[in-house]
Amino acid sequence: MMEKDTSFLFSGITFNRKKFARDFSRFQEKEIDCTAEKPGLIDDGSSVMVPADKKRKRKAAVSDPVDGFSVFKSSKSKAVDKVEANNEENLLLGKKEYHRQLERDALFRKKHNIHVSGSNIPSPLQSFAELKSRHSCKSYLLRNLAELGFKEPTPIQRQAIPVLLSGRECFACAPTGSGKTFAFLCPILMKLERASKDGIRGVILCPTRELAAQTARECKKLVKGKKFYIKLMTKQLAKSADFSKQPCDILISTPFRVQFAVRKRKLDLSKVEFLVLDEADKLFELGLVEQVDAVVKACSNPSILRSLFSATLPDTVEELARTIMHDAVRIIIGRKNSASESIKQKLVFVGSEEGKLLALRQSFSESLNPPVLIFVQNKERAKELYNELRYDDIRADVIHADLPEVQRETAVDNFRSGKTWVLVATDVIARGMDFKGVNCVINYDFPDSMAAYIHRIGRSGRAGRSGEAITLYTEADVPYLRNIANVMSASGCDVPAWVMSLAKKKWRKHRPQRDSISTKPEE
Ligand SMILES: Nc1ncnc2c1ncn2[C@@H]1O[C@H](COP(=O)(O)OP(=O)(O)OP(=O)(O)O)[C@@H](O)[C@H]1O
Repeated sequence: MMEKDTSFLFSGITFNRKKFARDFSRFQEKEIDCTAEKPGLIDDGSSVMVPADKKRKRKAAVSDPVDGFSVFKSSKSKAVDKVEANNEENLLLGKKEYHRQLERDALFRKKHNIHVSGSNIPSPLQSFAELKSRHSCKSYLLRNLAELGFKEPTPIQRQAIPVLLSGRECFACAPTGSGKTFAFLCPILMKLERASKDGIRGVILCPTRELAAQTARECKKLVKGKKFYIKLMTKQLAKSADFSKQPCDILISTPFRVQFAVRKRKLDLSKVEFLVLDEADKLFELGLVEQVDAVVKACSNPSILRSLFSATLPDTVEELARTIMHDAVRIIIGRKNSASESIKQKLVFVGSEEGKLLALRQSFSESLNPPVLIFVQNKERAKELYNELRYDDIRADVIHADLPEVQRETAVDNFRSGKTWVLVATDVIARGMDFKGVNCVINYDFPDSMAAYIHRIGRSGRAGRSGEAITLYTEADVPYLRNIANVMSASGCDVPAWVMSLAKKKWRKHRPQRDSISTKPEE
């Protein structure tokens, strides 16, 4: 007799349920799973009594999944199809809108002379209001902007600000006096949001102390009413301050002083999130590049955002920049390495060194329209020319690298405030300095490079104002005239035809030996 609960197949086999309880339970689970997955296999002709409605339900339950599956499948597939169709439509619309936006951006950039290269470049700013609507700019910054009288972003600000805010690195070339300073300060301030005591988060490197001081001053104007720690690295700070003990959000300095403090282990730059190299091509020149390199290395935060700004960006600097930057956006306003179009540029032949002083005095006696900035080749010549002019009836002063820091500061302040009418200078203030309303720049000595020419004359004609630049030249300078003539004609100034027909000469630090400026016998 067959045991009641054993099938024919298992006859003669005694299954030890106790011993194989675990396996058995697994087997049971599997069985249940199987039926659940394959409901069609359930035998509905069971002899177990099932009430009619339950039977129906059961039938339904049995068939439901099958039907349900197909029904669900068909209804799901319709829904899925619809969603997919919608997605496709949206994608298409999205793509169309995306392309429309690209077209709008391209037109807008064309209108503002903005040239960009790189992938996925954020749209340029239409207005400062977009800083709030698109980028949630805090109201203190907008208030300070309005107080400074900034109504519309300049072209470099329109493009560089959204690029940096989107977390992209960039190198930018825009004319002198076109608002590059705010283009890099604004995104840093917006990203930092509030002051912190967790270490330095932004570093701005400038080639000279004067420019660093000016940038710090501009930055402080922008954070007015907000507690941010903006520090200008002075000689004293570099020597003695322990930055781990004092809060500093943004540090503005020459590379030399930062490098010095880092070496003295007084400065930890490992948390820096933003590094700006202002006047980048100057910073990459021999003598400075080693210090910049040390600072770049000390800023070891892997997510650091670096940016380079200048009015002149030679290809060699771009190449170098690319080696330290990741997926950077290149922004050029107008033509690369060109002078500001609001400056009227002139070339004046003076024959000899003697002729220069005569021409200068004559022009001052006919019409002196201060403030006037005069550039000479080196500090000795700056001293000589100043000594000639100081007894003339004009308020003149001088600035060069031999002067102590305080005297340099005073010279800049007096010129800024109008106390000084004529400032004799070396190239130490040729870059970045923003003296509002300089009416005329005189290149007493021919500049030693195209970049020097563009930056020197760029001290006038700033922020849309008009200005004048006069370049005196002697026989010794004639071979290099054509280079300046090219810059002049590119920015719409008249150049005599004979100058344009001169051969181009490679311009490498043209600093000829010149006769002394002094007319007084040596003591
Ligand atoms: N959006 C703006 N509207 C009006 N004025 C502005 C605006 N942005 C900046 N300025 C002003 O323009 C002047 C020149 O700006 P800035 O010094 O930043 O020029 P820059 O491009 O850095 O020049 P450089 O190449 O000589 O360093 C400053 O006086 C600044 O206050």
